[in-house]
Amino acid sequence: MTRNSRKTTAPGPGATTPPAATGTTAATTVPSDEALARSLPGGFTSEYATVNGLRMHYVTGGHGDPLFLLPGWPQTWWAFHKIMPDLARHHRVVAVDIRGQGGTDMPEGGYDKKTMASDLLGLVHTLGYRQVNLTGHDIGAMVAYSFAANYPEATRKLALLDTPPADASDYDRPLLMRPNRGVALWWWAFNQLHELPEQLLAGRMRHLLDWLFAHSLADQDLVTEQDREIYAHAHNTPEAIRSGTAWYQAFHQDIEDLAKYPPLTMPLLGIAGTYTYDELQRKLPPLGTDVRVQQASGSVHFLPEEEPELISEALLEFFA
Ligand SMILES: C[C@]12O[C@H]1[C@H](O)c1c(cc(O)c3c1C(=O)c1cccc(O)c1-3)C2=O
Repeated sequence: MTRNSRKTTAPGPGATTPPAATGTTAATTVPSDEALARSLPGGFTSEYATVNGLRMHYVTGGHGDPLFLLPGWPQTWWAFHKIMPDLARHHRVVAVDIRGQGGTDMPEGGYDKKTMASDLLGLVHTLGYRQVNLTGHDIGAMVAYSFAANYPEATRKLALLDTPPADASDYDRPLLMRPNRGVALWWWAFNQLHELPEQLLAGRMRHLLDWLFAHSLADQDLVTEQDREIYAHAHNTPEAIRSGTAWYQAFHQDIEDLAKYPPLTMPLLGIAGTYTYDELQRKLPPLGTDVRVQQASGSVHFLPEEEPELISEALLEFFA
């Protein structure tokens, strides 16, 4: 994986004025979720709902059939900000902070994806829906898959961005990759640890984020300074780091649960970046009866931010 030297460019002409700031971090100010939601075209608002005792944060806007978006590690609902306006022209978009993420509660437990899927079912019902369209990215894709497997009647169509559900083959993932075969997912092992991630990363998540983006983005400006500070701010506390690692520590339970699920019968779309395409082509077809996998050949992992036009077009076509 060639690293790209980070380009630094002053905001160009037409650059939008950053929304009002709230919390501050070392480098820049971090806007509130309310300000970020308002900054997007489509009438988005930042909302909360308490579901089974869990206070969940979500950002919603647009008109049409419901389309829920679930982000992953180490990001927040803002990971979808580039595609939400396009999607909102055809759907009622609900971008969720999952259990342990962003503005949603970070309880001690419940990070197996089946429990996290039950959180989502509670939110779906609270918002008055019985059946929804669902897209997940990264850890959010694992939650989205579990939702479809456990609540097929509540799932109209399912799209997974770059990440399949954890399965037994993950125990054989290499820690040492052959040259030009992508990066080893070393954080899958690191995030199995207790306390050390919090001790090493509290207040320092920006370094990790910059490393992840340096090994994924063809152009480092695809995720801006403010975007990075938003994610770092959301994940910098020991509590947030613990919750994020808990998503990975629950993989053992998730793998056990996966073995019990019958194939999905609703339409399932997988969209993979460069290094995950072969894996999704291998892993997704056995999980469903109506499966298609396509490649985002200009992306590595952060698809909604690396190729937003391609992703929003593919999702709008799939969920039509
Ligand atoms: C669940 C998750 O571990 C999360 C992480 O977000 C993730 C995942 C896969 C990647 O391939 C991948 C990443 C990731 O941050 C990343 C950065 C650079 C290259 C690259 O390939 C990746 C995952 O499945």
